[in-house]
Amino acid sequence: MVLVVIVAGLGVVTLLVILFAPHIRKYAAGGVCQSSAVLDGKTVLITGANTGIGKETALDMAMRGARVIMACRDVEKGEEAAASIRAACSKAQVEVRELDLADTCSIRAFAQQFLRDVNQLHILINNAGVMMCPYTKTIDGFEMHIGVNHLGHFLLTYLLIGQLKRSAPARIVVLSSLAHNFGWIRFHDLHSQGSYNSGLAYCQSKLANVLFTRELARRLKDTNVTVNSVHPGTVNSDLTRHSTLMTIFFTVFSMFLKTPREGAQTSIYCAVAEELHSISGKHFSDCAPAFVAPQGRSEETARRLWDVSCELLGIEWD
Ligand SMILES: NC(=O)c1ccc[n+]([C@@H]2O[C@H](COP(=O)([O-])OP(=O)(O)OC[C@H]3O[C@@H](n4cnc5c(N)ncnc54)[C@H](OP(=O)(O)O)[C@@H]3O)[C@@H](O)[C@H]2O)c1
Repeated sequence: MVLVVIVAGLGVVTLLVILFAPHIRKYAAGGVCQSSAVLDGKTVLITGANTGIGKETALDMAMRGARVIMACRDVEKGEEAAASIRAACSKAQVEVRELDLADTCSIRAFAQQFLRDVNQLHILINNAGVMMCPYTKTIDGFEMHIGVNHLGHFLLTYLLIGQLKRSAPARIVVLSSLAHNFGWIRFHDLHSQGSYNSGLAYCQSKLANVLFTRELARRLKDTNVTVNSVHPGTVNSDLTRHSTLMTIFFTVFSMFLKTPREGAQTSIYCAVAEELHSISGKHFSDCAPAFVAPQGRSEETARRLWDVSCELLGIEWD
């Protein structure tokens, strides 16, 4: 009897999903960037551009005419992605450069070479990220989530900020997440040495992205360089690779998730939409302003995180 009820229930659910599939897909896809902005003569730098949201963002920027620099930790994977972008868009000006955000020497070497070879930078998209890794540390001894998702991009932005200011109007887009709502900054144990939970470590790093965006926007006032953070939606990408449970969940519910192309829309919107030209320090999702958790709005936490980040990276950034 129980088995019959379960089978019948599953049948009804399957039927409903099939019937409503087009509506589910339309809802899951979220907002679309409507801007037809052309980026001829502009330079865009995207971290983690070899796959997922970063790759789709790179394709869109290339189609708009920008010179796109794809900063990837695995150059071979980056070249494969660049080749597929060139195949999709014959006029694409894309190039791959090596950047490992888990290694401050790599970040410094990347920035040094970039500043030597590239005269201008109009759009920086801090896209790369890791989620729910087992406990590991970066080369410099930072916990991997806070190290790659926050500190790596903090250092990269610091090294390139002069170039962005000289190229203004310029924009910075920071990939955060809805997950910032569930995070808090554990100043007493930023690197989770006392206790480690991979989910919370991810949430902490995504909250750090929001706080960094707000504090940087405050410091960039009157420079014509803006910075906004993004929740791309729940996107079926490689991000879940470290968690079997999340991979199963994402596979089973893939119909309810965004494709990477759909997930790239809010990054693209923040990078090019004309109406955002003077908007800074805000958080967006589905190409619209999004809710920021109270802990993401604390100016005191943002300033403290800024100081701690500078100290950890051995830099002075006023
Ligand atoms: N997918 C979602 O549902 C979702 C939701 C909210 C926020 N986000 C955010 O969106 C961003 C993009 O995620 P995605 O879904 O496109 O994930 P993805 O497909 O896994 O792409 C992540 C990218 O980051 C790169 N990366 C990881 N560690 C790096 C390092 N140490 N140095 C340089 N690059 C590194 C990866 O390179 P490899 O390929 O070499 O590993 C890859 O190119 C992330 O910041 C993520 O937190 C995603």
